Amino acid sequence: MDSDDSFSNHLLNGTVTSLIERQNSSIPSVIVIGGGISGLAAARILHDASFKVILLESRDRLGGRIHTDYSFGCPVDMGASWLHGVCNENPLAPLIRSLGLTLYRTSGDNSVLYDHDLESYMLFDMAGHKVPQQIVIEVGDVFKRILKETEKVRDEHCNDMSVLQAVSIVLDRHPELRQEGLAHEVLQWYICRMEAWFAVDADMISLKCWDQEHVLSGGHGLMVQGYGPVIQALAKDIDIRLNNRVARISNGCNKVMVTVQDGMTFVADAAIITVPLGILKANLIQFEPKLPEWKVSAISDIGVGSENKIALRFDSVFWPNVEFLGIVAPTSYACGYFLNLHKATGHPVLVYMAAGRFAHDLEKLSDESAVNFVMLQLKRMFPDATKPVQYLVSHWGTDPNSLGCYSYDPVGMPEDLYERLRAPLGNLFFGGEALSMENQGSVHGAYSAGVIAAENCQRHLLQRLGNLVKLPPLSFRQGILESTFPLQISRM
Ligand SMILES: Cc1cc2nc3c(=O)[nH]c(=O)nc-3n(C[C@H](O)[C@H](O)[C@H](O)COP(=O)(O)OP(=O)(O)OC[C@H]3O[C@@H](n4cnc5c(N)ncnc54)[C@H](O)[C@@H]3O)c2cc1C
Repeated sequence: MDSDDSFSNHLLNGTVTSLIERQNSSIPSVIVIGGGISGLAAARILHDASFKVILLESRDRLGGRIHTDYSFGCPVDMGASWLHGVCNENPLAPLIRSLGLTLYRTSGDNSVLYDHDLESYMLFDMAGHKVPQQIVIEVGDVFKRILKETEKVRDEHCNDMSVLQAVSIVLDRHPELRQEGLAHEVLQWYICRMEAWFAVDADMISLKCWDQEHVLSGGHGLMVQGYGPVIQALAKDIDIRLNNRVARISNGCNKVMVTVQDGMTFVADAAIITVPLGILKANLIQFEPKLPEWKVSAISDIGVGSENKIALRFDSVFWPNVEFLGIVAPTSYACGYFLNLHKATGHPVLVYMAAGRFAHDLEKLSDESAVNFVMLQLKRMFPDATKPVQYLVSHWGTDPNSLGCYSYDPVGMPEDLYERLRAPLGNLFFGGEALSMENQGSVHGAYSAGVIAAENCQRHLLQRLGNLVKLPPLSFRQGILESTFPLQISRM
């Protein structure tokens, strides 16, 4: 991948800075930090505009919170797996189309609560008894009514509060909406599903913000071949340095100096930072000069949630042919669900998904204990369940390259938060999913944030270095945009 050796030679370290300037004065250079979809999108734009680009990635792989694992002999996404918004307006649609990737639509609904159709769910209680579908549908309607009532609570209060607090106010006002016994457990399961979207518990979801997201049309589609091919395509021909953990960024004198953990320094006209918010919150990168207080407070004010997956491969399929198997329980914390990859991909794989505090607590267990816990649940539902032949467990919360799964709007979020997060600092630009106010926590949001950061950086450099000879743009992205293939969708 280290293809453009001329740039490598010129940007090796501070000692050759003057050489770079003499030899390449007409070509702006940019360092992109982070090789997730946001960083790759930014690098792609600048590379295609004939800028000198180098991408520094701390892991030994690209993709960040997109991670398609192939060790089961089939693609399994341990990070993002859905395209939220299966439509041509999705900024990723042209690339997915041109790669001929297939989407399996789990829901045609555009709401954040129903990314999976209820028809393809089978719910069980903790003892393994099947929940009648009628109860699932009825409680679903009650849940919608409760949420509708929370809008009134929102209108009555100037200050923000959590969704859970609002739900409890609604239930005090409308005792008829309270659910008992199994119906209560199903209501908890709906709350668990809502928590999964935001990756935090309902007592931390902002009433003011939860339904303000601009969800694209077309519903929600699983990437049948995984997200991996998208990452590979974006990375083509870019000078990428894996295993380069950025430790320090110095910004001054119209140059940015980026130092990686082993001490090597890279110098360029500008840099785009796309590392996860968890990394910035934990101060794992030192900034010189220090980040201003307004930026630091924006980073600390936005929330980062937890989500983890446990993927299990079996010899054969012992579960029914539905997309989801859910477990209802007296609290949303104890509810859970499995995605049946067999239905979408034909491979005998179940993926258990946990979010919020439960996902956080799962990371305290060994992988083996986490799998045993999940298998206990499966055994209750299906006493004949066999042992998995292989398993994978994610640790997004403790992984030092992510420190969380994705961002969410916390209760009482300041209104100018996104503006402050996005604002550049001289030659430093910011990307990453957390900056996408309309589609935070999503792959397409992260992609767009990278594109915007690159375009702003490009404009800034072209203005600053006004006498540039702009080289003709390369054709990669144009080819994609012009592609006329339709999106390939199964289960319409
Ligand atoms: C379990 C899970 C499920 C998800 N499901 C979905 C889904 O179904 N659909 C959807 O749209 N979205 C989903 N998401 C969210 C989506 O994955 C993210 O929003 C998106 O991938 C973030 O991309 P990014 O480029 O902003 O960040 P990242 O992908 O995290 O990229 C940042 C990169 O920076 C690197 N890095 C960190 N520190 C340093 C350093 N010091 N120096 C250099 N590099 C560094 C990291 O290794 C990483 O590669 C999910 C996320 C998770 C965790």
